[in-house]
Amino acid sequence: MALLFNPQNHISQSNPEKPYINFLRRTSAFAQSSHVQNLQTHVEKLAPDHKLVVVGGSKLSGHVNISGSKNSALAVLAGTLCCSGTSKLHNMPNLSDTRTMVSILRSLGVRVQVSNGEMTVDTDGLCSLEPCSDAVGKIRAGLFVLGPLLTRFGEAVVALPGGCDIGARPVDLYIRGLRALGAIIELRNGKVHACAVNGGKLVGGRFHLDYPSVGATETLMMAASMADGMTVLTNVAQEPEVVDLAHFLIRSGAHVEGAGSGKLVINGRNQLHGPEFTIMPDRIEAGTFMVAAAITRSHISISPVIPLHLLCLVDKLSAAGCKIMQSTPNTLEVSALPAKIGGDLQGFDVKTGPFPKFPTDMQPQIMSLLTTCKGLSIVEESVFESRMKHVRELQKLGAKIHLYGNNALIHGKEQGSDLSGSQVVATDLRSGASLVLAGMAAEGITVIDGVTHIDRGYENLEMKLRCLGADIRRHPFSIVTGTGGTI
Ligand SMILES: CC(=O)N[C@H]1[C@@H](OP(=O)(O)OP(=O)(O)OC[C@H]2O[C@@H](n3ccc(=O)[nH]c3=O)[C@H](O)[C@@H]2O)O[C@H](CO)[C@@H](O)[C@@H]1O
Ligand SMILES: C=C(OP(=O)(O)O)C(=O)O
Repeated sequence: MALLFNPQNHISQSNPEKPYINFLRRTSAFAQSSHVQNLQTHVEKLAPDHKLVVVGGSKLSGHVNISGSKNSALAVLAGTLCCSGTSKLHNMPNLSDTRTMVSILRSLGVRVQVSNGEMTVDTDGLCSLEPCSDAVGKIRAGLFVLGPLLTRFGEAVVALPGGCDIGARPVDLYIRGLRALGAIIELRNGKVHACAVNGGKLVGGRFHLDYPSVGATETLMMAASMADGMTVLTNVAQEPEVVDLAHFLIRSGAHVEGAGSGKLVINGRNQLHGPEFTIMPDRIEAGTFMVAAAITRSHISISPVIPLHLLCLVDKLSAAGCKIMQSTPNTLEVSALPAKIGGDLQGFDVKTGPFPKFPTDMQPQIMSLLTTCKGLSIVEESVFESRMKHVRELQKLGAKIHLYGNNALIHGKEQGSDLSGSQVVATDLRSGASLVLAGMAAEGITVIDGVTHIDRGYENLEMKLRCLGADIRRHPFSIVTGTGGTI
C-alpha cells in the first residue's frame, strides 16, 4: 500500500532547524542547477580496462602500514551530516569509496577539504536534502546519509544504494527502524522519500533488529542521536566500525550507551557539533595482509592494528600453523615460514557471521589460503546469500573447490602449490583481493580484470604488496588521483 508522503503537511515549528529547512526548500532549485548537477556527478571514473598482473612465487618480508578503515570512514562521513560546523577527520583512507562518499556530501552543498589523509567537513553550506543518485547508487554507504539528514532537517530523499554485488541487500530494517522513530517513508522510483511527522523531529522509540545489520544499526544510531527523547535499539550490530561511529557521535555531543554490545540506548540531543576524530585502522585490510603472509609462506609485520578486532582470524591462522606475535600494542608479526613453523599449513573450517564471528569480508581471502593448505576445509558463508563468485575464478587458477549452495568444500594440497596463473575477473571487492592473494601463490602469471572493485576498498594495494616483495603491477600504469582538486 502506498503511503502518504507530503512533507509540507508534516513539518511544523518544533524542529529548531526549521528556518534552515525553509531555506533548503528555496534553494532546492539551485541544488538541481547545472553547476550543482556537475558537482553531483563528479564521481571518479577509473579506466575500465585496468588490470593487475601478478607473477606468483615471491616471498614477502618487511613491514606494511595499515590504512584507516573504509567502513568506519564511510559511516563517519555520513555522521558529519548530524553536526553543525566543521568536523576534522584524521587517518581517512584514500579509496574510490571514500571519494564517492565525498562527492555525495558535496552534492548536498557540504564543503569537504581533503589533504593527505585528513578531511575537514563543513556542513554549514548544506543546500539540498537529496544527494546525487548516481553517487549513492555506487556504494552501500550512500544510504547511510538518510538517518542524519532526516533527524537533523526533518526530511530527505535518498536513492537506493549500490555496493558489492553479493546478495539482494534489502533495506527493510532501515525503513522499519526509522518508522519506529516517527518517520513517514515511501519508496518511489528507486528512491527512499522520508520525512519526520512530529513537527520535523524524529521521536525516540524502541526497535528490535531481526538481524544485526551493520548499516541499519549505524543509520538508526545516527537518527536517534538527534531524536526527541530516548531510543532503545536491540539485537544491534557489534562490529568495531559501529563502535567507531558511536565514538565519533559521542565526541560530537551525542549520548550513546552500549556500543559494542547487542543493545544501544541513545538519548537524543538538539544539536551536535563537528569534532576532531581519528578513524580506526582497517581490520579487513590488516586481515588481507595477514593472509598474504600465510599464502606466500612468509613473515611480515603489520601496524597499526587493534588486535582485539582480529581475534577470530588470529585463531584460525594459528590453528593452521602460523605463528602470530603481538610485538607492540598495535603491531602483529605473522609468520608462515616453513622453517619457523616446522612444516606446512593445515586446512581448517570457517563459518562467517556477525562480529565477533568470522567476518564475511575476509571469506574470499581465507578461501584462497585454504586452497594452498593441507587436507580438506569447509567454508560456509552465512551473512550474504551470493558471496561465492570468487569460487569460479579460483577454479580457473586450478583450485579444487566444490560448491554446495553457500558451502564450499576445498581440497587443499599435500606439497607445493597446485595453483597456476590464468586470466580471472574480480566480481566484487573481496573477491578481487582473494584473486590477488591466489595469484601470489600460483605458478606463473595471473591477470586480474575488474580492478575498479579492488580500488573501492584497498589503498595502494599493489604498491604495498610490491614494497613487501610481491611481483604485482597495474596495466596500464596509472596513479589513482582524486576529484575536484581537493582530494
Ligand atoms: C559500508 C559497510 O559498512 N559495509 C559493510 C556492512 O554492509 P551492510 O551494512 O550492507 O551489511 P548488513 O550487516 O546490513 O548485512 C548483513 C545481512 O543483513 C541483511 N539485511 C541488511 C539490511 C536490511 O535492511 N535487511 C537485511 O535483510 C543483508 O541482506 C545481509 O544478508 O556490513 C557487512 C557485514 O559485516 C560488510 O560485509 C560490509 O563490508
Ligand atoms: C561488502 C563490502 O563493502 P560494501 O558493503 O561497501 O559493498 C566489503 O567491504 O567487503
